[in-house]
Amino acid sequence: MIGKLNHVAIAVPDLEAACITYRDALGASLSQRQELPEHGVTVVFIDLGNTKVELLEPLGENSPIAQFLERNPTGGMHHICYEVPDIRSARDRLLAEGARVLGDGEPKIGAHGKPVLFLHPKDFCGTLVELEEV
Ligand SMILES: CC[C@@H](C(=O)O)C(=O)SCCNC(=O)CCNC(=O)[C@H](O)C(C)(C)COP(=O)(O)OP(=O)(O)OC[C@H]1O[C@@H](n2cnc3c(N)ncnc32)[C@H](O)[C@@H]1OP(=O)(O)O
Ligand SMILES: [Co+2]
Repeated sequence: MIGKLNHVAIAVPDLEAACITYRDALGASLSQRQELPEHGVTVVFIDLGNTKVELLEPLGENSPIAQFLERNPTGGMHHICYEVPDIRSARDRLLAEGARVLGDGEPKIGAHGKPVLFLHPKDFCGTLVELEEV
């Protein structure tokens, strides 16, 4: 079912500071900032050629990453995103196997304009998994 690694996401308290670290200390080239109120985050992507890093900070009052940052005040690895060819059939198979799909189970459009879903971290080795239909 899962294909390529689309991105690894790092939640940060200060996106500007994280961008400076990645640009100046690691020589990364950064995308423009993208505010995604429907996801409750602002993101910047770093294209690594074979995959991407997604830097994200909370946006708005009810960001889904706010509590994560309370637990990890300097930031941390937040989720991993795998590509799938058909997100609804992947979802249905996962639900049939008893996995928890977060939210209302309907894919949302993610930062790349593609449908995404999230799977509960407790069902996947303590790791928040995002699926993106590519
Ligand atoms: C930019 C758009 C898109 C893209 O295109 O790439 C995105 O990536 S949007 C990214 C932000 N959106 C999301 O993360 C949506 C899915 N996430 C959620 O719904 C929530 O984060 C969550 C997974 C339900 C957790 O929310 P939280 O408020 O932290 O809930 P709890 O405190 O109840 O946590 C339950 C349990 O899970 C542990 N946890 C939480 N987050 C993570 C994590 N990122 N990785 C691993 N484990 C996590 C948390 O510690 C709790 O565990 P226990 O304390 O042991 O109960
Ligand atoms: Co993501």
